[in-house]
Amino acid sequence: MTGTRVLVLNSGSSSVKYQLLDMRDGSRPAVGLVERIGESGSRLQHSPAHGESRERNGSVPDHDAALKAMAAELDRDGLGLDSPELAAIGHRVVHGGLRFTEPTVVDDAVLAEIERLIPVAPLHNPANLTGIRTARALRPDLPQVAVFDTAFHTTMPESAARYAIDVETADAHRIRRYGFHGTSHAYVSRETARLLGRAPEDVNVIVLHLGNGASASAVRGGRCVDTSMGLTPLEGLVMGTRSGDTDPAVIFHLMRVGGMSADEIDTLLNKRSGLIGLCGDNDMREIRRRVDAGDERAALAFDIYIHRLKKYIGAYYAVLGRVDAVAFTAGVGENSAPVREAALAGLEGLGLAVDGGLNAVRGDGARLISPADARVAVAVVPTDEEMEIATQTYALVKDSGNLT
Ligand SMILES: Nc1ncnc2c1ncn2[C@@H]1O[C@H](COP(=O)(O)OP(=O)(O)O)[C@@H](O)[C@H]1O
Ligand SMILES: CC(=O)OP(=O)(O)O
Ligand SMILES: [Mg+2]
Repeated sequence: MTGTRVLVLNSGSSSVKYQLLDMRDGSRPAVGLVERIGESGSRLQHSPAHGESRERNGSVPDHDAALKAMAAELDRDGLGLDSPELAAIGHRVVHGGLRFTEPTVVDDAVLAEIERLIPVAPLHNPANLTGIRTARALRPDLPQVAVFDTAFHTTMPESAARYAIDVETADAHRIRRYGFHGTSHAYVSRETARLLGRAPEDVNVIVLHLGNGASASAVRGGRCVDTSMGLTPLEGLVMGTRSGDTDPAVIFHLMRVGGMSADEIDTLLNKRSGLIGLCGDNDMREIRRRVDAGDERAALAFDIYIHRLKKYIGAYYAVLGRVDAVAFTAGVGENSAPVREAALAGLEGLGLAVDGGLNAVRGDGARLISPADARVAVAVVPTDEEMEIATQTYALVKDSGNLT
């Protein structure tokens, strides 16, 4: 066994985030991001642990080009893909359907299954596939491991996973709730138990992953029992650009009365709705600035976001029966004190409260923000999907003897 490093790729619809992690000590020799792939003014940002960060602007036409640009930057730091220290490449794959409940070493059959799932993850799975194919072409001898966003949610009971629509139709088209962001929900629920000094099996947690995409989950004793995203990452909470829950009849209405096509409505609900559709901004920092300046549209957008969040907290409280902790994570959850305060305001009757002083403190690690005598712990727990993917990837290649 030689290599101890894992390269993690998180390919989104128009970006690739990457991190090189060393599993000996948890260090990150390099992290980076390629943004605006296929759009004008693409940008690559690369930060080696030892050396200056670099930024490049120019055209990156597709994901294949993005990964080659990443490989070139790693090469410049002597961290190239040909390095013998590299043990494996771990890929975030958003949709794994029902088949993939564990991290999986990629072969042709696995690639074919990820491809088959494109219709239920049209924004994400094609980018994930390109990431795997390009990485494989660059290092054919190295194990490529797929870590699925859906895997953690496969423990949901049928009562939570099924929609109440005709069973034969649903089954014929594999329509059910799969859930996403599972790597984050798994990691954060475990870290929350650790923060409380208890075993994950003994703890019930509501995890609120609030990034650009956002989802909530109810985790009982380390196993997911419900989550807010469904067949696709469109259901549930109000997000940066996605509507979350709507009456499905909105779609028929827009088709019949609004004269819109299915593709136009897909774009409307996924890219022009949520916070950006409500007020023109999807960044919570900008929205709060506008709210504080008295902007009414921003204030309404914020209120709608919070109202939906509060409904899911209440719903998952009821699903779990006993809640030990509520954990806030991802860009908004980790950084926005006003969101955390507003989401739990008025829930003292459920034993939920935020300590104003603790909530206002900015910090790096996992921390409690509930008053000392609170019945339910409220925590800010930074997510680390890359570390989780690297850990799962390394464990798999070590155990399966895939390590060269
Ligand atoms: N300091 C901050 N205060 C409030 N919101 C923030 C802050 N920093 C980041 N965010 C929010 O986090 C979002 C990005 O979250 P992130 O988890 O990185 O999303 P994704 O992984 O989906 O791209 C931004 O759109 C912004 O709304
Ligand atoms: C599944 C999903 O919504 O992912 P992201 O938040 O990265 O868009
Ligand atoms: Mg994210």
